[in-house]
Amino acid sequence: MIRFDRVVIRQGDFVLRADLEVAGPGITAVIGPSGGGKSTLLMALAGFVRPAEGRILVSGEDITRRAPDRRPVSILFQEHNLFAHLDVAGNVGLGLRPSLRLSADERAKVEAVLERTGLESLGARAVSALSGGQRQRLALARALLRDRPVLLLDEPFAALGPGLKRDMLDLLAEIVAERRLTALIVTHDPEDAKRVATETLLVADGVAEAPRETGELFAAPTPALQAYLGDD
Ligand SMILES: Nc1ncnc2c1ncn2[C@@H]1O[C@H](COP(=O)(O)OP(=O)(O)OP(=O)(O)O)[C@@H](O)[C@H]1O
Repeated sequence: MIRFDRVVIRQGDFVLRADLEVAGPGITAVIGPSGGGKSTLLMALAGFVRPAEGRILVSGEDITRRAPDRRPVSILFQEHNLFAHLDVAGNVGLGLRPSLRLSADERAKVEAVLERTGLESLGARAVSALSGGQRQRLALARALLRDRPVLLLDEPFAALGPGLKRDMLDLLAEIVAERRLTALIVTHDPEDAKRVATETLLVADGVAEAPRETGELFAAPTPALQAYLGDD
């Protein structure tokens, strides 16, 4: 459902090439060395970086020139821009309406995603009084509220301890399956890919490779993947 059609992205001296398809729905892990271009690939899909060449299609539709907020995409970053002066429900509601004057229907949507992410009892809690894991869940709740078919996650759980990270990955996998989302998750940990990603794609040496089934990829790594895993 996501297609990078002979895409070339330039950022200063850096060039990234992508000619690949992510079938979806499901989770695809994006791995590769630091500075290889993983974030750049996601930013191009989200519309914050404009390719110099090629086209990006989602469900057959060319979105290459579409503004970020009109793309079928929601994003979750590691630094997730929560608003400290708003409570939990306010931070989620902001995703629907910046004025926060929500209709009854919109309020119900906010409550539904808070419940789905296990934050239903914390709606009135200040963001500053949340734990790291609760903040991550809040950021996930806000991304889900946008209800777009493509979910992009750029190292979302890197700062969490191993147990909490596993919980978040499992929650993500459940939600992606329920909503039949196509999720791309950037991670530095091959174990994350093995845990939740049906497919994995490697971004290295200025090339985003086509995704492969995760188990197969790690069982028979390409030279580029071997180099990455060896360096790690
Ligand atoms: N605005 C910019 N102008 C020029 N070069 C940039 C810009 N943004 C990123 N780059 C360069 O593009 C390359 C790819 O960066 P990117 O952030 O996509 O890598 P990454 O694989 O996500 O790395 P990391 O794992 O360290 O987050 C890097 O060499 C980076 O320095």
